[in-house]
Amino acid sequence: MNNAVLEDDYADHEELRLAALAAYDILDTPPEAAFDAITEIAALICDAPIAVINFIDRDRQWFKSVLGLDVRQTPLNISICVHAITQPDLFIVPDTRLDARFTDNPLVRGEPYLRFYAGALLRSETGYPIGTLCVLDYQPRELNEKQLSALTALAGQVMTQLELLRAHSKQASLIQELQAAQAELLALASTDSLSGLLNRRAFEECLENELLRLKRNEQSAALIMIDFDHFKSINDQFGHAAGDCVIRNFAELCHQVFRQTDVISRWGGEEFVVLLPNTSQAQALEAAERLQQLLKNQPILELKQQAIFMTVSIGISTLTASCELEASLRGVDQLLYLAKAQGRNCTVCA
Ligand SMILES: Nc1nc2c(ncn2[C@@H]2O[C@H](COP(=O)(O)OP(=O)(O)OP(=O)(O)O)[C@@H](O)[C@H]2O)c(=O)[nH]1
Repeated sequence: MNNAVLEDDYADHEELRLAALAAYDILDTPPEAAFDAITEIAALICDAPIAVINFIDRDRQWFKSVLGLDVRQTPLNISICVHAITQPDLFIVPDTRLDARFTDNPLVRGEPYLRFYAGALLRSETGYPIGTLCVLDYQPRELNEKQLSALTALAGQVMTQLELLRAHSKQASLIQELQAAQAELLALASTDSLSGLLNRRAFEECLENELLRLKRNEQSAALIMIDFDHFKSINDQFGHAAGDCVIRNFAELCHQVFRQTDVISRWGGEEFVVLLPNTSQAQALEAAERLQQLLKNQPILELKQQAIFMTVSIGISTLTASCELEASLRGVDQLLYLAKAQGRNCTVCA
């Protein structure tokens, strides 16, 4: 194999290794007690003044936990760990001054005068070397068998901790997605798709809550039922799609007329119900008149050939502490029926 092929292979492997490291999302995160406990135990067991959990990034080694040194990262060209990640499991340098790879290293020649290094590999779930758990000393020395086994076992603990963090953050983002999907479903289930207003089921829930509230605080509210007049003739004359536009435009108009705290719903076909909390009959009548005035002054739909005007009939009832849901809805429906009977384009209150 020629050198160019070997270099390409190395570059590919390095990119995959960096991707494996990136998948843990650990770089530049704050110190964490679980990792600090591991470096502390490693230093104690190996009787070493320095212990580090580090990850080998593209051009730096970054310390997740560091005991005995006052740095968070160093460039790769002075890193001893960068050699450790090319070894199968453990990398031991008994005396850095006797090892040609490190005699000129500024951390060996100068502060902090590192003489001994023992690093256990941190291997990703997919098998890539991503960093080390290492202990260092200012004296040349060795580790005994038990210390070496302990260092390897602790490196395993670092990886277990990393996997736990990753699973936890995956779980958290899944929960977030699930909550967003649930909220979307809930909104869909309570919305009328044509008008974007609340549907009948969602409105009934709001009304039920309002009636409970009225029983507690003795206030009053108003219920308005609105029905388009002769809507069938709009459909017949201009087509069903135009009728749909009228429904959408009417929903817009309702947003202009009613307060944000009022609950507007499409009750069915061309019938709408609005709940006006904390509202007197006179105030509800004013809102109904505003709506009828707007419909009188502006077309509900403008087609190329003509402007379409529409009128509505309205029933208004007052809700008090003694009102029940079904009776309230029946009552306001009857008032609307009276408005229709009185010739349409009018409001009947009770
Ligand atoms: N375009 C459209 N039309 C609808 C929709 N839902 C109901 N309609 C129509 O609404 C019309 C209701 O007709 P009617 O019950 O006779 O009421 P109206 O013509 O408004 O007459 P009055 O209520 O008596 O004034 C029918 O033509 C329905 O097809 C809808 O979602 N889109």
